[in-house]
Parts: sequence; C-alpha cells; structure tokens
Amino acid sequence: MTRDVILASASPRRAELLRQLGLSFEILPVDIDESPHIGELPADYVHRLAMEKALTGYQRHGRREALVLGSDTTVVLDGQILGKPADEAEARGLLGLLSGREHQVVTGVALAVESGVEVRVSVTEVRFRALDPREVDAYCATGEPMDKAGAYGIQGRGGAFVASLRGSYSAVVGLPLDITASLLADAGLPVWDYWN
Ligand SMILES: Cc1cn([C@H]2C[C@H](O)[C@@H](COP(=O)(O)OP(=O)(O)OP(=O)(O)O)O2)c(=O)[nH]c1=O
Repeated sequence: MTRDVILASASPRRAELLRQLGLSFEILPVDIDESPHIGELPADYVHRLAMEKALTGYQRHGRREALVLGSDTTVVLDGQILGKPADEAEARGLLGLLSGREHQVVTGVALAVESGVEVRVSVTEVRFRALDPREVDAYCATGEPMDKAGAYGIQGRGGAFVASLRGSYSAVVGLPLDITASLLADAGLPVWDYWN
C-alpha cells in the first residue's frame, strides 16, 4: 500500500527542508486564522496552529491512509510573540528589538493520520549581534523580512545577524527535521526506507 505524504504548507522553505529527508510528498497549502488567543503562551500557540494546519490538510486531502504534516513558527522575545511584519516599518522595529539580544524560535510540528494527530514543539535559542541601523534599513529594503516570523531569515541575508544558536537550525527555518523524521517513523513511515 502506498501512503501519500502531504505537506500542508505554502512555505517554499518547509518544502525544501522536507525534500532533504528524501521522501516524495505533495504540497497542499491550507489557509487558517493565525491570530493568537489573548494570553496564549507561545508553545501553546504554535502547537494549536500546527495541529489545525495538519488536520485541515488531512480533511481536505480526503484519503484515509494519508500522512499530513503541518507546522508553525514564531519568534519569542521576553515571552512575547513576534509574528510576521505587516510592512517595512514594522520589520525595522522588530529587528531593532532583536538586535544584540537572545530570543527563542518556537516551532510546532503536527502529523495527522487516520487515528489522530501527534504534535511536538521545538524551541531554539538564537542570539543576534548588535545591528547597525544602516544594515537594518538595507535588509528591509531587500524584502526578505516580509513573510518571516521576527522579520528575518536565518537561511538568507539574515544569517549575517546570528551570533549563536542553540537547538535546531531547521526549526528556525520552519520545519525541525529531527521531530519530523521521528513523527513519520512513529506513524510507520521511517524516512530511511526512501534512502536507497
Ligand atoms: C525566524 C525565521 C522564520 N522563517 C519563516 C518560517 C515560516 O515560513 C515563517 C513563519 O510563518 P508560518 O506562519 O509558520 O508559516 P508560513 O505562513 O510561511 O507557511 P504555512 O503556514 O503555509 O506553512 O517564517 C524563516 O524562513 N527563517 C527564519 O529564520
């Protein structure tokens, strides 16, 4: 029996990361309301959104034996959720807050299968060096911050801001590969079966 693996995401970075695991999969973007609830903790927030993305994708795909992955990433500074910037001015403000400080990147990953949904959350500590306002302006003008939590992409020019990282690099980019591989293995689909 073949089992369809579905990535319920519009993020090209998540697709690129999942490709690294060597399996074949389909992409099925789902649109859900991503506003945090009042007082919701960051880990609960990404847990909820990852689960909703995976379950919505599972229902929409419609095949019983499908395995559907959903993920959500947010940046957290002093316990506050920093989402995607609405415009360039907000991006500049977010990068100013992150400059010279440590923040957390919190990513939830969910795998929906016929019997239910499994969700895990990864936390990575990232420290930025002090940023020069001129480089923040130049960075914002590239457009890179716009679709990214915390207004930076570690995998792009934003990598120049990162002084240190403790945790999963792939989780910062949007899909922790360690958790993803172990969720798939627990669901009976070890990715290493695809490796020859
Ligand atoms: C911090 C950081 C975030 N990001 C991205 C990962 C996520 O794509 C995005 C956070 O937004 P998400 O809402 O997690 O994901 P998305 O809207 O891009 O895609 P979808 O909901 O369809 O799966 O920020 C980077 O690419 N690099 C980084 O260094």
